Amino acid sequence: MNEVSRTVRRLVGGAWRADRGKTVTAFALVLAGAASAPLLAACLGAMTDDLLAGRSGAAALAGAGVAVFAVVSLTFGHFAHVAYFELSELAEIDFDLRLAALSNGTPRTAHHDRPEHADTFTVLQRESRRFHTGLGAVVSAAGLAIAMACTAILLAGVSALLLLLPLAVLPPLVAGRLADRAMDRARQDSAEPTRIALNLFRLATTARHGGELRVSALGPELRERHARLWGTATRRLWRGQLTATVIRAAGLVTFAAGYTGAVLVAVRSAVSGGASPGGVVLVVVLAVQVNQQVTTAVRLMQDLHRMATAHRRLDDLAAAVAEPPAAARHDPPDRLDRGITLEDVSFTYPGTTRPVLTDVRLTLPAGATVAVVGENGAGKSTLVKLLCGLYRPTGGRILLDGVDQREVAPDQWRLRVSAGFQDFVRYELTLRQAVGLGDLPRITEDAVVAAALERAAASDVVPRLPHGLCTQLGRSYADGAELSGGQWQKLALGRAFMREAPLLLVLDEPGSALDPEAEHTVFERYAAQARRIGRSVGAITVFVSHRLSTVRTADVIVVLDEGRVTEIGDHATLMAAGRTYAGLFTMQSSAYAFDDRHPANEAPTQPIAGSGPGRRKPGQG
Ligand SMILES: Nc1ncnc2c1ncn2[C@@H]1O[C@H](COP(=O)(O)OP(=O)(O)OP(=O)(O)O)[C@@H](O)[C@H]1O
Repeated sequence: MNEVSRTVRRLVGGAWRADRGKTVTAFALVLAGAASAPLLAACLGAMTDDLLAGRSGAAALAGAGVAVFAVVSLTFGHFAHVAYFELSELAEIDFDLRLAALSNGTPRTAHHDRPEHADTFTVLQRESRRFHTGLGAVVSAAGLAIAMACTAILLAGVSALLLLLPLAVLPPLVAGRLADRAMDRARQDSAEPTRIALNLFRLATTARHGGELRVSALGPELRERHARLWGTATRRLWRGQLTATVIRAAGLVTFAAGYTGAVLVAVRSAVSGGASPGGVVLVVVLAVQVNQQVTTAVRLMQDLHRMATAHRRLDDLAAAVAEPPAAARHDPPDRLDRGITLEDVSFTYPGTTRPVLTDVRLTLPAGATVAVVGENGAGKSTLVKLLCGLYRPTGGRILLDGVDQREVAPDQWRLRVSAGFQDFVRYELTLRQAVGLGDLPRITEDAVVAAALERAAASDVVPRLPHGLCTQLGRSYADGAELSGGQWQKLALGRAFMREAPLLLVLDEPGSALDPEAEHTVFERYAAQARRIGRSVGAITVFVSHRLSTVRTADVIVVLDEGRVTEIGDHATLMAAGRTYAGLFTMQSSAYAFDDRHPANEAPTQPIAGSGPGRRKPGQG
């Protein structure tokens, strides 16, 4: 009950703060409309008695009262809706914003990896769509309380026994609560198959996956899995619905017995002369209204309880994803003098048991360009995410010029980080905004955006678009320009280059959608920028790539194997050591025949398999 009253306070408080006049008007209209229904019954009873007694004038007056109250009860609710509908939408938006803030406003991303949190997010996304009815439910509940009070007074006037009739409200209310819980359990049980089915649906309906799905002939399998999961979710929901309906019906049957008893009490009272015939009419009409009131009360309680549960879940989720404040807070250093040191860093993703990184001991010197290489799944992206502060190491520590990264607020640290991730976002905004987002305060500065594109070797994208920087991107817009995968990635790199003096520059496989030459140019420019700011602020560049010819100019090359650092050094040192790196490099250079002295002259995307279409094939020199 506490949860419900907290939710009511939240909804009314929000409406009051948004528009007092509309809030008061809505309540006044609903209260007047609600009170008019029992008053209509009272006029009807009086009119019956006046007619039977031959008091035509009084009967006409009572009849007019019936007409007025009928109009008021039928229309005021609609006028009230006009007053509160906009305020109700605000409640939905408010909930959505809180949910979005929890999802992406937290300093780290670990909560996205926990399936139980993912399920709660799914349930809450669905529940948030109901919040626009929240204020309406509160207003109606207030009207209902007035209607019930008027009804109770009028019934007591006929027979005190009839005051027991509202007691018959209790079983349906309790039943409604139990039914609600049953439905809530069913919704939680169906959340996982629903989430997976929605993912499959998105996969099956997103245009950019169409080609691969067709070539792999995955369409039927996807549809079959989607239907199966959807079927499972629907069956669970249906079972919950059935249980809830049976419980609710049991509650309403109890009320029906009370209703019958009330009518019998009124008839007995009239027969014994205790009540007038108008009193019997009054009870018959009011008892029907009590029935409606109970049904509405149960529905409103369900709505309010469901919203209260959603709020509670949101609060629980907020508490679960909240991080304990760090023992001491430092600002990120203004510049790096020593560099970033990883001391025995280990990491296991939340909800899993297998360590992805184990005892990583590494120094990334200030101003250095560092390349991280290794096979798929070796832990390269994970290492990069730890450096960006998206996750905390589960063992060991990361020192930023000697300061433990945990003692630096992650969002402050990230203001000094520039990153281009492997799974970059395709922002369907104007080109200027899609790039400018990399440094929000300067998003509108064309010169800055153009310079960032230049640094990312992405300037060539602009003249190919009809309105240059003003071009709307994305297929969601009728006039939106669709880009190739490589062009989208170039814009993502442009975003990464928006900040001019980051302490850490990260590029996680920029070559996934770029041609080899473009990747190499990006790396060169990245390295040039790194050297420039490396000199001024000691910035470190971290570059993840499978193309060894690209990474070999890095000052430090780190080889990861199953989450462990197996080799560290520059290209010459690692080649001289003759271990994994040297083997891979030799294999790539012979498979793709790139010139050892001219790193750009090569092509492979995959390191060893040799299946990528090289610009220069073996035998081509
Ligand atoms: N969010 C996650 N939750 C659980 N495990 C994860 C998660 N992300 C990655 N992993 C696991 O961690 C391991 C390392 O993944 P990571 O993405 O760091 O590898 P990588 O070296 O960057 O691989 P690739 O070259 O394919 O990009 C993999 O086994 C992967 O399955």
